[in-house]
Amino acid sequence: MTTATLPLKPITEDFKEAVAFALSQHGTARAFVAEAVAAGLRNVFLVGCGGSLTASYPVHFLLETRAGFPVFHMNSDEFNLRKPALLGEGSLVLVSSHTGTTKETVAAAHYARSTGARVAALTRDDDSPLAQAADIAFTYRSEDTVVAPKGVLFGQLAYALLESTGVKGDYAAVRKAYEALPDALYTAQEEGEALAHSIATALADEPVTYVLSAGPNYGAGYGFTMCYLMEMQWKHGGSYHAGEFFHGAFEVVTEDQPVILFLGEDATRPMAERTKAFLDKYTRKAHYVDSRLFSLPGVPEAVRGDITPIALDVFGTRLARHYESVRGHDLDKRRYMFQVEY
Ligand SMILES: O=P(O)(O)OC[C@H]1O[C@](O)(CO)[C@@H](O)[C@@H]1O
Repeated sequence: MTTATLPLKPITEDFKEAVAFALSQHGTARAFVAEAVAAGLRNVFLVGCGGSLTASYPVHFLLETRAGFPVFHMNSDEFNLRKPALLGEGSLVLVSSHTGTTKETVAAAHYARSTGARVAALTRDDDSPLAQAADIAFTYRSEDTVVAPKGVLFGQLAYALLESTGVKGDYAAVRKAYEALPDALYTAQEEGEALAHSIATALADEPVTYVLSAGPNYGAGYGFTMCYLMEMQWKHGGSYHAGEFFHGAFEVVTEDQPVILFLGEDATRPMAERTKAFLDKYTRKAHYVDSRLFSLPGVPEAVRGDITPIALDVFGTRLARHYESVRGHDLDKRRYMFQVEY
């Protein structure tokens, strides 16, 4: 039973600044992508580990849905060991690591470059081993605000790829939405506080929580489960795809089983709504994180679905803070990560 608590940490002080800094690299991103396309782009790889891999789910979905070139998405070590046959000249590899020191991710950048691929690092600082291993580094220069600027860096590279390869789209509307993000995502966090508090309070002592999400929002659910519930709260959790849920996982749901479902506003929303209808009926402990809660001022209605995966991911960071506060378990506490060799 939870008895200890910690003061709730506020929304990160440098939130708007870090997102704005990521946005300021738009021109560089476009120029880098234009060069890659002019040199004969064949395919794109999205590579990273943990939170840095989950951050690329939205652009994986975006590119797979709209791009005319193949896109691959994988864990850094698998990338190094799998040695994809299509990797080489004409490949653009977006490698992400917050610290820029995760060994398998740094190795992935070196490996990709050795095949003739172009490599961009998405990372905190431009002097890290990852940044040094890449052709170019896109950074956000913050230790505290990570998810939102990383989402912006990935997003603006992905939209530049779509535009420069001739895919039709309302890029002006998307850019308008991105420019609004420092304020819009800050407001979204404020709007989500009551929900985050109620979920953390309700589930603080639950032995296991399942988290469901789908489409571009899959990374938000998976990242929340693995990086926050399990890694940073030492709580048992399982993350499942909201559509796959009906093909096995739903059999463990009883009226006392907690489930958190993320719902976005992209094309896959009907899948999440089907899952919600099931949960409404079979558990009393369902919690819904629906991006419709967020007003996202300045984001044109038509492109909300492109933005809501980032908003849900950012909500996860606040939900983690509420767990930390309600449970008195510091998010920085680790048994193994960065403590032992692995
Ligand atoms: O390569 P990165 O992004 O620095 O990741 C280091 C660690 O940070 C996390 O993303 C979150 O703590 C882990 O999943 C990962 O092992």
